[in-house]
Amino acid sequence: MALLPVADALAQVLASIDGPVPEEMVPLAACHGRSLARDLAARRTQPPFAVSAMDGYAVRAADCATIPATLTVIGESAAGRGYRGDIGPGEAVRIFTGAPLPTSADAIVIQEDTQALDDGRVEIREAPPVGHYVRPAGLDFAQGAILLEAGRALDAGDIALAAAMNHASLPVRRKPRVAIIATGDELVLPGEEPGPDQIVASNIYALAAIITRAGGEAIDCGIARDTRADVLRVVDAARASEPDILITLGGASVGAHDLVQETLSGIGLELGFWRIAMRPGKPLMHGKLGGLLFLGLPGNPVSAMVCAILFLAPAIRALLGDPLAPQGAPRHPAILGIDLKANDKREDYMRAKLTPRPGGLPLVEPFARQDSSMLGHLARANALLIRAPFAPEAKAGEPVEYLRLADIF
Ligand SMILES: Nc1nc2c(c(=O)[nH]1)N[C@H]1C(S)=C(S)[C@@H](COP(=O)(O)OP(=O)(O)OC[C@H]3O[C@@H](n4cnc5c(N)ncnc54)[C@H](O)[C@@H]3O)O[C@H]1N2
Ligand code: MOO
Repeated sequence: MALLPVADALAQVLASIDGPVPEEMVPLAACHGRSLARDLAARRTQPPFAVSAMDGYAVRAADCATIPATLTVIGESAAGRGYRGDIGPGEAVRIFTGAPLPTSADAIVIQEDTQALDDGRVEIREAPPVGHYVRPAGLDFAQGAILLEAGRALDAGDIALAAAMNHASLPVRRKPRVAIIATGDELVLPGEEPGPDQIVASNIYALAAIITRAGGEAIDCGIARDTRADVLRVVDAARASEPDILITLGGASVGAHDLVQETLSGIGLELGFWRIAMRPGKPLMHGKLGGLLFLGLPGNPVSAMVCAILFLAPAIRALLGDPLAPQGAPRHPAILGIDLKANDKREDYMRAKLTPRPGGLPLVEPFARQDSSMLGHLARANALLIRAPFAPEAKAGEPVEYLRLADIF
């Protein structure tokens, strides 16, 4: 059976997205992590006027060429309350950090290099070059300059910059809504008492965390039991929540109780692809259900999460207008810590432990057991070691690439 390569699968998922979700205005205090919908221009110049970077005296540098120089202090300039007037020859203004530079002053002498005299004069003991400790108008940015680009996920520094640009609220993309449906007769919710042959559903919560981290909003639609009628019931409820993406967990494989594809086909699913050359995550399904992007993730917890990292998170980023979405999760270089056998036809994402090494690339060591049901290993892992399809056997010390779980989780 020919399996679709991972890169082709990502390209197909992204090609099936119609365009970014609509934008909304959000107050700055709630913008952390949100995606900017439009390029943002500065509403003002910063600093709007020349200011002092230090506490001291504003002077004309030429008056201090010969030191010590004695100047007459004619007033004070404080932040928010500048000195109105000019400085003449032989004059100085007491000044504080952030205060406007008086006209004709062209340098600051820090107060440690001065001595205030009793008669209202000041002795200057260091000759300042022109412009010393002066922040000229526009040092940071000029009005009209585009400082933040559309598609960017706003971090703390971006938010400070947007505030300084005088934006009280920002145009950001609405959070893409992702409806999650778990499937399986064996599942109970955490905290419930599992019956005979039952286990606790874990995927819903992991997926919700990955969705939130990618910038989306997770909608938990509960568990569908393994009947067509129940899958349809939960899918109807999920569609009523008006998601941008619908995901199912489990029921993606070939077993008699794997009903998802068959059931959704009955209500108009246009299947894009099913089964990809990846481990874990082979049975991934993709399609459109009445305009809604559909991803059917495998039930094994690690498989579901790896599919979410590689396909769902980039789909959310694409809906947020992120120009980097097609690149998928960022890959980093490392050095292999152990010998590995040759790989088969599936691109492998191995749970691994990354150890920093002083002065060199980190060492990455995959766990010996890579069963896609094992959450203990996943919690101990901090990396996914990537192995290309048909990679030949590899020796410890060779260069490899990995995904950093802290980037995604
Ligand atoms: N004959 C074959 N069998 C299987 C194949 C195959 O190609 N031929 N593929 C295997 C692979 S690879 C995977 S991955 C799994 C995926 O199976 P499904 O997507 O159909 O998932 P289920 O059978 O429903 O569940 C698999 C496993 O995961 C547990 N599960 C399901 N949902 C959750 C949840 N929300 N939280 C925690 N655990 C969950 C479920 O109990 C099963 O143990 O198929 C292989 N089989
Ligand atoms: O691909 Mo399954 O996802 O090997 O466990």
